[in-house]
Amino acid sequence: MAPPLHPLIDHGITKGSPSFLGGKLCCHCQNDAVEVTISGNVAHNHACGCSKCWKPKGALFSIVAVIPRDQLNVTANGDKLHIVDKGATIQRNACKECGVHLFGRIEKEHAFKGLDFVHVELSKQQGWQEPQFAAFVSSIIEQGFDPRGMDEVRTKFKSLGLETYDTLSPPLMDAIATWTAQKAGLLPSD
Ligand SMILES: N[C@@H](CCC(=O)N[C@@H](CSCO)C(=O)NCC(=O)O)C(=O)O
Ligand SMILES: [Zn+2]
Ligand SMILES: [Zn+2]
Repeated sequence: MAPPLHPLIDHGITKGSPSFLGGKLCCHCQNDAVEVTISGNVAHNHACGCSKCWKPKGALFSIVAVIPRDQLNVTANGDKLHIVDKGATIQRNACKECGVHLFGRIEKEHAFKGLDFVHVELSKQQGWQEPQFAAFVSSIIEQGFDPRGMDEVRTKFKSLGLETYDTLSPPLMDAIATWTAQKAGLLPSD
């Protein structure tokens, strides 16, 4: 039996809707939940095995996507948010009470500045873009996963139609490298 990866993908992937216009994300607090409203569908949704992204209890992977930061607003109980690690590239804004990450924002100069990282499982709405690939897969070993189980993990992702990478997908790695070359003056800026 392959280990549970994440509840959103373990029993097959539900496709999103191209006409979906967004919705609300809520933390897990029973009372005074933090609410974030997103106007639009997310992009680059993926499973992430890194140690920093928020994942539900028992899951090996998080499911995380991006949305332009001007399409995200905190609409309730924002006073409960705190930044988990101010030194990280992605400043993850989490609920102080339940620990759920509502959004991760990049403030420093970076290829992905302007995009916020979000977990669509925090929404009741249907239609969010489905996961497209699995990233930082080998990183689960750093959190104590037995390396002998890695074949099973990668095979399970592939059976779900998701390619696996140990960093990000080639288009995202290319975007980061292009940005770096542009900064160095080695490629023209768009
Ligand atoms: N092995 C490390 C990897 C951590 C890492 O680099 N995470 C990525 C992906 S997060 C969503 O895709 C990243 O961009 N991190 C920047 C940041 O977290 O600020 C580990 O597992 O910790
Ligand atoms: Zn909460
Ligand atoms: Zn991650």
